[in-house]
Amino acid sequence: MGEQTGTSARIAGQRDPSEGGTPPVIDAAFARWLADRAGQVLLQVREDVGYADGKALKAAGDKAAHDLLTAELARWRPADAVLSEEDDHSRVAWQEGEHGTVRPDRLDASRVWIIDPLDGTREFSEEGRSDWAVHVALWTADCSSPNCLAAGAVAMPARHRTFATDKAPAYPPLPLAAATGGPMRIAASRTRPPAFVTALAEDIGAELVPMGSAGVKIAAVINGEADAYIHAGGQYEWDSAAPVAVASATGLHASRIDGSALKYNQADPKLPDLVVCRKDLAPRLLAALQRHLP
Ligand SMILES: Nc1ncnc2c1ncn2[C@@H]1O[C@H](COP(=O)(O)O)[C@@H](OP(=O)(O)O)[C@H]1O
Ligand SMILES: [Mg+2]
Repeated sequence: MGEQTGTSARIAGQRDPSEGGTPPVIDAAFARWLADRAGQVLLQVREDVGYADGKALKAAGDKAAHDLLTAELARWRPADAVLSEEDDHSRVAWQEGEHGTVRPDRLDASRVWIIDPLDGTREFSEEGRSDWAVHVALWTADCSSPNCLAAGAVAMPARHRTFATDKAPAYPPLPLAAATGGPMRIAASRTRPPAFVTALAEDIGAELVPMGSAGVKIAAVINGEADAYIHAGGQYEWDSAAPVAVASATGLHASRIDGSALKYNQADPKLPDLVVCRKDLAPRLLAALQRHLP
């Protein structure tokens, strides 16, 4: 009778569960769902493309994760604006009065998803490395949450770990080393650490822990593998929005290196420096930063 039977039959328009199914309604759980899905896609890209051509692998990963995130955001949150690393930088870097540029929609939006489809792109392209992440954050104009970040998720697919604000991780315990007077461990970029950070570490008797990805470094502070993350010299809102949302939900300190607030969904998405650390270390670190800032 032309009727489909059996488990493989699907009603027109119904989504295949292997494609992700219906996502959670709550924004923070939705952020986790999105980051996890992009993470699975990135693991698949690594498998399919291989490591022989690092540039091709980075490009394929960036594109696949960006396409998935923007498609799902358009499908499930069509009224919201998006700021993504993979967007046209000339458009997002709009400044009032600048000739020939168009004010981006996100500057008038009340909800903006700030996403970094692949943070730690370099590490993603190196076989065996797991220090790369997917960042999904939600900025809201009502500013009722710290830094106006209402939700955030950081997926670390190669570590099978996701931190998100739907289940804020516990505040990191005081590490044994610190309790017994051992050195403070400061996570820093393995390829572009701030020029002053070595002198700062020497000054306060700290140890530098190099690793890739801003998300992975902030996750290291959240889970107690590092005591602080310091970055300066260049970064964008998408590099820190999601991990800062999770760090704040956990109760950690997060600010610019001069102690001022981190601001998101600005006309210019450059956000070149930050410090994330346990609250008890913030006064000491900010004082040391004052001494070492150029
Ligand atoms: N000086 C700089 N200027 C611009 N972006 C920088 C930067 N230093 C680090 N970043 C960005 O911050 C993220 C984390 O860097 P790192 O791994 O070196 O700590 C990376 O994001 P992407 O991988 O998304 O490009 C990297 O591009
Ligand atoms: Mg990034």
